[in-house]
Amino acid sequence: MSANEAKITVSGVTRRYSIRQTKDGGKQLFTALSDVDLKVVPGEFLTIVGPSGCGKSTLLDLIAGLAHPTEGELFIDGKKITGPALDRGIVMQGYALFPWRTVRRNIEFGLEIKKVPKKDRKPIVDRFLDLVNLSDYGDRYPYELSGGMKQRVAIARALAYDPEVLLMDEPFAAVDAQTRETLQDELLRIWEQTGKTIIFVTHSIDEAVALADRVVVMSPNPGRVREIVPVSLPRPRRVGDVQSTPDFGWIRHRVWELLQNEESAAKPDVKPAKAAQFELAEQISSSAAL
Ligand SMILES: Nc1ncnc2c1ncn2[C@@H]1O[C@H](COP(=O)(O)OP(=O)(O)OP(=O)(O)O)[C@@H](O)[C@H]1O
Repeated sequence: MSANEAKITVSGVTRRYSIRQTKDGGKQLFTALSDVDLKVVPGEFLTIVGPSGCGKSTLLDLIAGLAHPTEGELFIDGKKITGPALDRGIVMQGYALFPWRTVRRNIEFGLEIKKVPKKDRKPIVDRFLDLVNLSDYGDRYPYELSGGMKQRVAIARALAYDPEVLLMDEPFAAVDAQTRETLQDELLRIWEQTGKTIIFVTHSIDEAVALADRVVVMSPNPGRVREIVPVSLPRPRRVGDVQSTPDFGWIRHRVWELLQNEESAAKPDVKPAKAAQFELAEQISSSAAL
């Protein structure tokens, strides 16, 4: 696949940060991402997992154009990414809604930036309120909503101005397990209806496998792509249904195994403890909110 056929292309990307040394106050270069190559197909649902600090958010920031690579290049539709633009919508953990705007006005925000005439905004906002099942909440303020509702407003806001790519950084990490599954199903439904390309960072292996066409497994020190695991589970999917299938179990185990090996290889002296921690975190994430 050439850079033109791919929706997003990450080519030989390295990202270094200059960090302060606490002892002498001098600066040192820290490599957060090293030589990452990745192609994302149009309309693909790609999830990214990896241990804390392996560069998942850094990669998403680079694709968003919020940061720039030290080496290498990134492309959207074959065009070099030089900064943020309305072709990429971003949904972060913690909602980042405007507290002084109602739900309706939050969703309208991107349309204002895009200079969509006022009379044309209402039907678009209505449609996305409906899509995230919040039609009765348009006039509420964010503080009057639950965490799950706020997250749905954030998704509606990102979708309303019709970006081709949705970049999601642990968007459901702060909600309870039941709401999380509802939001996962809603996201799958919206994705099936809209055909967006989604790149979704998560700490949960279950979530990564249940949602994705492919799971990118990253490894740390320095952050790089360890392996990409295809998820050949049927579509349309519902998270609760798919998670009880044997195929889901096999794929989940493969991703878990890759992450476990990575943890072990990175820190051989703490191998059993780290592996156990990862397993425990997974068990907790399966049964409760992270
Ligand atoms: N602005 C910065 N300056 C210096 N180092 C940074 C900066 N941003 C990130 N890093 C470092 O780069 C590495 C990757 O960070 P990043 O946030 O991308 O990891 P992550 O995989 O998303 O982690 P987590 O799963 O904990 O959110 C970390 O070691 C982090 O400390």
